[in-house]
Amino acid sequence: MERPGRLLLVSELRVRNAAYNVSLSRSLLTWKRRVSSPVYHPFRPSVCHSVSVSEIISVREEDEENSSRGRDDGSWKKIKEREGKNCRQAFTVMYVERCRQHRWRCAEVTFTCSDVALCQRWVSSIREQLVTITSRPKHLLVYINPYGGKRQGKRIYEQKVAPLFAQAGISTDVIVTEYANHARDHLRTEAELKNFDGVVCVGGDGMFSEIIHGLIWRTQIDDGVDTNCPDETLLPCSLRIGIIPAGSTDCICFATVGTNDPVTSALHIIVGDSQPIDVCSVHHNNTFLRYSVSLLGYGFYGDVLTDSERKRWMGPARYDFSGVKMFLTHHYYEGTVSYLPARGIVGTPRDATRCRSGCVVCQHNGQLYSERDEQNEMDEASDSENDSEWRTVRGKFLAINAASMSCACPRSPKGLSPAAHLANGTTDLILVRKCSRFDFLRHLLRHTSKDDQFDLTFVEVHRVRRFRFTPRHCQSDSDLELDLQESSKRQIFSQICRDHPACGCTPTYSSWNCDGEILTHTAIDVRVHCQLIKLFARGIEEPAVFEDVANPCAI
Ligand SMILES: CCCCCCCCCCCCC/C=C/[C@@H](O)[C@H](COP(=O)(O)O)NC(=O)CCCCCCCCCCCCCCC
Ligand SMILES: Nc1ncnc2c1ncn2[C@@H]1O[C@H](COP(=O)(O)OP(=O)(O)O)[C@@H](O)[C@H]1O
Ligand SMILES: [Ca+2]
Repeated sequence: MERPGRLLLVSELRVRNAAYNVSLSRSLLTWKRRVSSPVYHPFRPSVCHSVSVSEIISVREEDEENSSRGRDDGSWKKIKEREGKNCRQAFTVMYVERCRQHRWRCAEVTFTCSDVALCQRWVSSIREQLVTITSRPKHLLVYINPYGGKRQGKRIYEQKVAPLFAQAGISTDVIVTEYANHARDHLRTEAELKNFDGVVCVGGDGMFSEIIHGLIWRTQIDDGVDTNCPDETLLPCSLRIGIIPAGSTDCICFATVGTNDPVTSALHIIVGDSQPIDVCSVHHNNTFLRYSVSLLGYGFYGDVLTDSERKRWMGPARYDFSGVKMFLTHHYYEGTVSYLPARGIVGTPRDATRCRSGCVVCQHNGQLYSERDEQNEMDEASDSENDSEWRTVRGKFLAINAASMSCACPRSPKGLSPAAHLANGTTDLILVRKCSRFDFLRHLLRHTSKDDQFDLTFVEVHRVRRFRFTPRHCQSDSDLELDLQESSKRQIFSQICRDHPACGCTPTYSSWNCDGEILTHTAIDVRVHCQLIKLFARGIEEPAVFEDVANPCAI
């Protein structure tokens, strides 16, 4: 908590019929109960509260009718009766309150003043402070996917989010999508982006993916960047994106906020938070395929997604069903992974430290990469990503996963790569080699416990800037000594095998799961673009530690 700084306003006001010393500085609103007796009372409720101005949602003057209704009803009427003709006024401050497990709620406190002028002075002083926070959005473009998750997107937005935006004075243009890629295409061609301070996505990871594809495309096209060239430096998007979780996994929301809760996300948007995020570009033979911010998974997660798409009617439970089914099929895939290890950065995928709000690792590495990008543009010969640094791994894999963020979600609260960073310019490449079903189950189970899922002989993890994958059948014949007969037989049977877990053979190809969308190509070239987009989030907050020194009430 910040220190209060110079006080702008100090008054004695009443809250629920008790006297409080209330003060406002540029950073804090504090109300401290006036204690008539100096005797310590262990059972009296907390006597000092303070709220950071940056977390005040709004302030409103109460009319007589309002204040005699809400939470203070009895006290207001009593005051009126007691004071007779002496006219009193009240104002209500709405602010962010932290609850368990990173949830935020909107709390209210009503202050009663001795006269109208004082009340108005308080309201205008608080409003003046709120106006100085330039990072808050005023006008937002909202896209709702009505078919994501449990098909509750529209209801969630209308009931939980829209009223909060209205209270915070945010105006919105709302589009309920009518078909897949509606939001992406609207952003690419129609949306008047200059009219908005941000874009809000109501849906799951797939819907978020549509939004970033629209926004990134638009930003590059406006500047003439060739997105088919994997070596191009992409331009960061200026508009921030807010995610209201209403999908099936909602891993991007969970990994950036710490919870999947629409009200919490709406409050992060209202207070104008900003969290940069790395984006991977995925290419095939110099053709752009897709962007990814969370998981790029081949093998297990690709197969789970492919299988689950046919079971959308099951809702979010489709992933568990297909997860068990694909665990039982136990397919492995042959291929070659080459990667460019991240150099000169802070942190490894096996660290005990986690990416949290205000992460210094992300700040350090972000700075490093923006300097390197500038340097590379000036002097091509200084390209740090030269061929000699590439490393190659060949083998049979149950899963190849690239986690650009932790991929934490309710199924796995620590995620696929617990030490991954949101904005460090790298992705964690996890290779799970062919092993027994029992060992794979041990690996999977460790995603849900404190045990290290990488501490197994058949698992390796590398923090990388770039990687490529080539499935076995795509490699040159001499390289492979390909058994053609076996290969074609496998291709014919691959779909049959996928659908019949009891069948012992393994298909040749899996598919890539790219943030919940299936990729059309298996051979891919992936590059991380450091901090290409920004979210209305602040990263997961560390749980507050009670400290008297930091508490202005104790000063
Ligand atoms: C035995 C328990 C094992 C639990 C292992 C859980 C690991 C979960 C890691 C999930 C990472 C998710 C990364 C995010 C992906 C999303 O972008 C993407 C799209 O999200 P959207 O639908 O909101 O648009 N979601 C997904 O691809 C879903 C992945 C879900 C994987 C679930 C896997 C369940 C595995 C169950 C194995 C059970 C074995 C039991 C044997 C008796
Ligand atoms: N109106 C719509 N009708 C059908 N599909 C849509 C619509 N709007 C978006 N989509 C698509 O729905 C898919 C899943 O959306 P998402 O919000 O991620 O839900 P879920 O988490 O359940 O997968 C995405 O691929 C998205 O492109
Ligand atoms: Ca990252």
